[in-house]
Amino acid sequence: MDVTIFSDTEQLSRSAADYIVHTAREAIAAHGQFTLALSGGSTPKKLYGLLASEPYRDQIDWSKVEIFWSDERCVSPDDPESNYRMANEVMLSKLPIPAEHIHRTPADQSDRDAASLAYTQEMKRAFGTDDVPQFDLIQLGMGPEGHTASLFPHQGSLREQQRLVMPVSVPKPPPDRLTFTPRLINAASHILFLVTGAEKDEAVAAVLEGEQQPDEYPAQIVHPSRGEVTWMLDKAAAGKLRKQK
Ligand SMILES: O=C1O[C@H](COP(=O)(O)O)[C@@H](O)[C@H](O)[C@H]1O
Repeated sequence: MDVTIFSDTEQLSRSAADYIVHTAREAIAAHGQFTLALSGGSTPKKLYGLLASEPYRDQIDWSKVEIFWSDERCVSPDDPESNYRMANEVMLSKLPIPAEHIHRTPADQSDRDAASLAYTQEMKRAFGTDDVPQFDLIQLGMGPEGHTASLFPHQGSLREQQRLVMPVSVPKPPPDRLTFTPRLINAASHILFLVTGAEKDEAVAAVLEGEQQPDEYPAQIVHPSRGEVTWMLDKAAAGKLRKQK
């Protein structure tokens, strides 16, 4: 696991953009596509803006990129709470990605089980596999209580063994969401956590330096079997780490 602390969100976001460019180029050279799952929340907004601007935008062959979301709120895609909406406004609408490569989570469907299954099938089609898709990169955030994607403390989703995407009801509004499960996240080749803000400093210290309690701190459940995990923190989020790397 690699952990880097940055002075501010600007520096963190630039480093994250470099990391994504590098991972994308490597994936496209190796197997002709780059499969990327985005997070929601506010932390990646700066990063998404950078990826849509020079010098980053011209460093990736966007025609080969397939975009998914690691979690989505069950709202319409034009709702201010929609993870898709933020990424689309700030980044996707400005990049030459074929529309059929932008796999919006169908979280606005009323049957959430059917929506989770449909998203899983769409993913398998895009990856050309009937097995667990192995994302080139899943970018994640973390909440102040240690949740990641929409995997929240003490919820059954943490113990899900079969499904790859599932509906959840969580204690943070909006409550109804669809989320990647640990099974899908842990199949990825690369995981990139972006975490900023002093309100997350205790969770960061507990996840990275505390004992293993993934039921308490779901971000600890992220251990890809064949992949690598990178954490990018700002100074405030890293404030309670014993080791200031
Ligand atoms: O609810 C969510 O929260 C986390 C963290 O969001 P942030 O605003 O603190 O960056 C996010 O990673 C997740 O995708 C989102 O749905």
